[in-house]
Amino acid sequence: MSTHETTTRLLPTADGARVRAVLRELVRPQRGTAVLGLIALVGAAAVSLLVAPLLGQIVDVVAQQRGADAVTGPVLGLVGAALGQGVLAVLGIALVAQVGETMLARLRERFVSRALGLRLERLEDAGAGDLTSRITEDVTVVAEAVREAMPEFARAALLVVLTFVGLAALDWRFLVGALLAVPIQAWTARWYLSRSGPIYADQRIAYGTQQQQLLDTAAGLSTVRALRLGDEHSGRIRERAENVVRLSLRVIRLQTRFFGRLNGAEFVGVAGVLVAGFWLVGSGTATIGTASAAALYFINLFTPINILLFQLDAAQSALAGLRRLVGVADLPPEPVPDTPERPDGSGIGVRGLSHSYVADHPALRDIDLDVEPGTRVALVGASGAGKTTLAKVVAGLHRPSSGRVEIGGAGLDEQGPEVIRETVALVTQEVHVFSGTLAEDLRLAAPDADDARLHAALDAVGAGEWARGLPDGLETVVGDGAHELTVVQAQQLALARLVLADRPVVILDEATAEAGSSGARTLETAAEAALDGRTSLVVAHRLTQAAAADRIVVLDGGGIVEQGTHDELVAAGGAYARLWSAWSGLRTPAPGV
Ligand SMILES: Nc1ncnc2c1ncn2[C@@H]1O[C@H](COP(=O)(O)OP(=O)(O)OP(=O)(O)O)[C@@H](O)[C@H]1O
Repeated sequence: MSTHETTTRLLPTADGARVRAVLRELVRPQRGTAVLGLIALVGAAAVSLLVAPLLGQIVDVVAQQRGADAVTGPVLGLVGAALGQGVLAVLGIALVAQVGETMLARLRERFVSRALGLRLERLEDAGAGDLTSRITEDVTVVAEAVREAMPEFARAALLVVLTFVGLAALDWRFLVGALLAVPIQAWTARWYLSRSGPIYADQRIAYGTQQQQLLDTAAGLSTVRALRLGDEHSGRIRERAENVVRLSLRVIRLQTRFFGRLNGAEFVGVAGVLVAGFWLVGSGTATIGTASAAALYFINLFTPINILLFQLDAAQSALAGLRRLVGVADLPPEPVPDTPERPDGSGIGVRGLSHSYVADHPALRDIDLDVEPGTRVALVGASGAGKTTLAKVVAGLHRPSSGRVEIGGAGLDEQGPEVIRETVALVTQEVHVFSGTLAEDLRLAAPDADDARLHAALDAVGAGEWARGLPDGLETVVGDGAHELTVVQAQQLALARLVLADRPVVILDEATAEAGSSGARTLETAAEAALDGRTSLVVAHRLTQAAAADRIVVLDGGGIVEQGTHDELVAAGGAYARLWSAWSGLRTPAPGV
């Protein structure tokens, strides 16, 4: 895949001007703290500048062979300067970091809220890897810059500026000597920045595509194995990893050359200050102590200048990350109707609906379907027939390529996402146990529910017994790295959330097939309870689910080929009857169906 194709699929990246505007906007509410922090840092830098002249005074005392008492004053001054600088620097760094952290938190909130509002198509287009690398790597790089680089950068910049002022105060000729280094440093910085920016941007993109490839291959592992695509996928992973390594090596080579040039600049500056000192002391214009102070000033500049220039590096990398975060945070929100229509009842109507993920390969074609309020329709069909797609389009997750979906007589577009969420609940095949306590997991669906309601929901889906048996009951921490739930328990939890959410319309596409036959029966009973009294569209992964529905719709190749009750369809002897007889022949007879 060419770089061009890769970038056009990725989520957007903001330009530098937009990033600056967003930063200004984020810093505005904390202007007071930022100014205080800056004042403390200026104070710290100013106090630290006292050290070199005080040392110069000590040199003069020694050179002029004055008594030991003459050293007391400068030494006390040095102690005071060290303490004052320490206190002010800590205060300044803490305040600047606080401003940075708050800005980052706001940006992250904006990013997450936009990312959650992204339409599924947009996310699938970009690939989950792009989004995850932004929320993991980019956020980390920016957070490190905010925590470390930004306060250090501010401190070093102030120290450099004030040291130049101090040099000029000693004698302007020291400043001239020191300034000889500046053109080399400025040129080095320009040279470096013009090269490092694009490399860092490429590096971030390379991380994103590498992550995407790993996710793709891991998610489709069984298909990769079945179709013997292992070599091709290993090749793709290798290609992406090599790209990441190649870019990392380019960064290291660039940094080595960068620091080599900076060392050259330091050499020129030190030579300039020493020559000026030699000349001024020789002509009697300055004392040895003053010349020593000037040389110390300049040598003390090495560290802040290196920090400054090296942090440019972190700043570049953070800027590349920020551009990708702001790019997502700036995505226009999904259009919401000004006055959302509210559904009148819970009937589902699907009119002339077609949907294609890829042009000219319709996943659904010309579907017309009605689900009467309070009834259950089961979708049946072979793998790839379009069941999940229809379920997601009806739930408002995909916008159909053409046609219309209505709930309670109002179109989904006219209702907008808020109203749809109030009416429709969806359980997909990707059941997720959110990390946290069992109670928190359940309250995602009903934040105000008390413990009694949570227990009632768990009881309704047959999960009450195991939930009460958990070490800390509802307060047991579940999910990754904590108390792991079985597949069946995780799905019961999803169904309990459905009961708590208490929406009039339910779309159910849970994977009972993965639960084994006894697990599947438990889940079917649980689903029965969760769907009771609601209008529902159920993707029937097992035909027993279909048999229990009020009506069955058989899909094939994205179109409806048959519909009716179980008995009608079995009697008709068509596609459903064939599926049913194959299914009944395979399964162990279960009581009741
Ligand atoms: N995100 C996607 N991008 C591209 N094509 C897709 C996507 N999701 C599904 N498809 C294709 O759309 C068609 C319908 O898929 P869908 O998942 O809706 O079928 P299904 O009947 O639910 O299958 P299953 O029972 O295996 O889940 C298939 O050809 C599938 O390959």
